[in-house]
Amino acid sequence: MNPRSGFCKSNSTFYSKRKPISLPPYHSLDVTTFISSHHHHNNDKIAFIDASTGRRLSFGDFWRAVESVSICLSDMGIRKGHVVFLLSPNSIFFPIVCLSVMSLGAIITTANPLNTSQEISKQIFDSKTALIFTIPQLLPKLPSPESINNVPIVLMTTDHSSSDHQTLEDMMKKEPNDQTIIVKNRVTQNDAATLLFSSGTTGVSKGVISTHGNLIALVMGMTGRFRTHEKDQIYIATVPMFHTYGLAAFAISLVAKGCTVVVLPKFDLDEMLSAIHNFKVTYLPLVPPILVGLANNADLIRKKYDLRSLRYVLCGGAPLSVGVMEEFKKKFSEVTILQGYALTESNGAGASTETLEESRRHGTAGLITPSTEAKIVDTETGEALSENKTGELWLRGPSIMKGYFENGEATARTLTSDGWLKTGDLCYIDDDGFLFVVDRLKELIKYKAYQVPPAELESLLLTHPEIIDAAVIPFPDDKVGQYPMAYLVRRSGSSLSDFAVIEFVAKQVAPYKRIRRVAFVTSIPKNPSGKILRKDLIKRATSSL
Ligand SMILES: CC(C)(COP(=O)(O)OP(=O)(O)OC[C@H]1O[C@@H](n2cnc3c(N)ncnc32)[C@H](O)[C@@H]1OP(=O)(O)O)[C@@H](O)C(=O)NCCC(=O)NCCSC(=O)/C=C/c1ccc(O)cc1
Repeated sequence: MNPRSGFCKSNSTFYSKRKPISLPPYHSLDVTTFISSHHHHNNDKIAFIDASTGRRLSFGDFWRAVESVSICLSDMGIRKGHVVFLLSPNSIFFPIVCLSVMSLGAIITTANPLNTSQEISKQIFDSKTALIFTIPQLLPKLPSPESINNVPIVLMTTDHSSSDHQTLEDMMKKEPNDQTIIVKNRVTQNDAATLLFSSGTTGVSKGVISTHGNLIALVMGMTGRFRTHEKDQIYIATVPMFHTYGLAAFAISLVAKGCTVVVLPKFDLDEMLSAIHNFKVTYLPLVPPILVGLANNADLIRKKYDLRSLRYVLCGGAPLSVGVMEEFKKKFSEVTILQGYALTESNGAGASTETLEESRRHGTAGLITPSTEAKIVDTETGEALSENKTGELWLRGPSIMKGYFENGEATARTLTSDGWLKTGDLCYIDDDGFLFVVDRLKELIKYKAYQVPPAELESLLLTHPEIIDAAVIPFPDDKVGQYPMAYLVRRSGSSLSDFAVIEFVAKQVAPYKRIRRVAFVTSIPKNPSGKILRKDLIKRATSSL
């Protein structure tokens, strides 16, 4: 093996240069037990602060709440393998629900509260949800109780008068006593723990099954990325916990490391900056659009807020342009930008920069994460390539998902029989082992770092009586990254307008999935087997920019 790049010639594999993690050897172990025993927590230390109300939960409060909620869930009949749906914006209660559910071997599934009723109902049906946690404001988005077999609903609210549903606050008050029995089936590291949705490399959104073992590996691999070894670090949760990035960071890893997290219910630039100022936040995980917002308004921000506490921002979720990074560095020279690259399917595995020195390497996503192997595979020949050559990135390691939920075909397309995850990203690894993401092979649009699968919008467009063919592509934009653009073939004689198309889609999808640009064409370019030639359309759309 070449110690400089990590590349091993004999099997064409890149090995991580980071210190390997040592995983717990016990087969019977759930992630909640692992996290609760991972550190000798100081019970009085603050685990979570609600930035809007100032409410604080100490680690003692937190673990008592997890135990109480687990008892209540067990009393309600929740068992290993049941799916529990959590539909909520960020809150200090989000991690409590996740860890309680997983402690029983039940599986947590999440969704973006911006999703439409239709999208939410589909997830509830597809995942065979056994129980729902949500907030009162989102109740109208749920399907009627009869249509979902009266699945029990628990409200995450302090207001008891709002309805006749049970509340999380009541569950959190449950005191264990001599008669308390938690029915807990044996949970192994190989059992499913989370079911998060991702578009994968192609097609519509799919449920990603991650195991307890995957999440345990995730916790072990996160130390360097979050610099949890540095004393008195205070983190702020503004990226959503319903996606892998926020969930892995705030509901799992940082709890395990005994760190303090300030939680914002929703992203708002001013509220985020006030919270950084008020709570002396040191570490801000974010996505590129937030970095753009900070860089563009730096002078105003500096006048209004004291951000001297802030030492690190971690940028992940979507590609960060070198230009934006430079602009940010100029304006906030005392803040170190760290980069993180990972997928829902990889549970934190991918690459990261962990120091200022590493971040100085222009455009890199960082070194391969600990105990993870990488291959760069030529997309034409299937040959595994060496340093500085571009191909599809494949990853293998203890945090790679088990597969897609009830979708053997997509699983077989994405995971090889010997455990490699095909990421759908075109990358190269340089002489020093740094990963560079060059382009995306997978059919995916990233709007504000939210995934939008083109196939989902294409099939929706084809339900319009005046549209006979459709292709959806990413259109580049400085502020949001990319937005969905549609190329459409109209039925002959139709005078359907772009505005009407935009409205038609907007009514049926979450705001981040909206079509924001339309072009009419006489035919959609396809290869002989009928696959849309997206690259041609992207070239065409961007040629006039
Ligand atoms: C903070 C963002 C960037 C911006 O927020 P925003 O500007 O308030 O926009 P929203 O996204 O909340 O709202 C979207 C739209 O919905 C609208 N909206 C708002 N609330 C409403 C309403 N109640 N009704 C109806 N319309 C509404 C809102 O106006 C807006 O419309 P538009 O202006 O047309 O875009 C937000 O989009 C955001 O959090 N994005 C992050 C997504 C994210 O977490 N992605 C990560 C995926 S996972 C991944 O890639 C893994 C990476 C990873 C990396 C490193 C690691 O170590 C590990 C993992």
